[in-house]
Amino acid sequence: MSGTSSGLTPPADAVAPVRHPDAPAPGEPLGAHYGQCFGCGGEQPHGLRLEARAGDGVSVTAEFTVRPAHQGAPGLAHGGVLATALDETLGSLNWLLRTIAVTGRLETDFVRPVPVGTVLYLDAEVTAVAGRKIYSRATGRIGGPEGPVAVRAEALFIEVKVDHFTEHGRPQEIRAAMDDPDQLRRVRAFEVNP
Ligand SMILES: CCCCCCCCCCCCCCCC(=O)SCCNC(=O)CCNC(=O)[C@H](O)C(C)(C)COP(=O)(O)OP(=O)(O)OC[C@H]1O[C@@H](n2cnc3c(N)ncnc32)[C@H](O)[C@@H]1OP(=O)(O)O
Repeated sequence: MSGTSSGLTPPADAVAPVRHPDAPAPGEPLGAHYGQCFGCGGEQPHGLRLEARAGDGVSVTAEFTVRPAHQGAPGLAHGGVLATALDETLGSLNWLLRTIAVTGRLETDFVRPVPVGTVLYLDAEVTAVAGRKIYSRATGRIGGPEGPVAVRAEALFIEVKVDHFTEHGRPQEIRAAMDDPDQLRRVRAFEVNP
């Protein structure tokens, strides 16, 4: 049984998403948005280290290898970790819109158990945009990019300003991010090209 709750249905005035002209080309890796990100960063020992690539239009593909640190039941991925993989993949779509956005709502279907050692092949696309609201969906398959569906999600992301992070984030991490020239370059790219 699966369905979409009303908060995930685009309003009548929603429009099709527009890929930003400076978005990475299809096939190009997106890279981590933050080294300490549990979803995509390379500096988190037990993080997912999810690697996303730009697709056509406003879509991405990504891969995540389930490691022993990601277990819930013996030998199986934790559902929350799989939801994180979906959330991270959906979040990476915002690079193609050149919009800073955070997850407001994430609705997940767990269809098949995902064993440790499995590569989860994810794909995601933005389906509609209405003002600050970005509607998207993602699918995770096992056994190959065309394999059976293991998880899927629909999401609503809400566009925010950089202030969202600087006002709410713990000061020591914000300071470190502000001192990192790469981090600042990425954020400025969003601010200059909204
Ligand atoms: C130096 C620093 C560098 C930083 C560099 C950062 C780089 C880029 C990092 C990106 C990172 C991504 C990582 C992966 C994705 C996450 O994991 S993000 C983390 C998880 N998400 C959060 O923490 C968000 C927490 N929630 C919030 O902060 C606030 O609720 C939000 C989402 C910003 C919305 O608050 P708001 O701005 O006051 O907006 P609000 O008026 O409430 O809602 C706007 C509209 O959305 C609708 N809405 C809001 N929430 C919902 C909901 N849950 N369901 C349905 N509708 C909703 C409202 O009904 C409203 O609709 P309209 O009335 O316009 O039709």
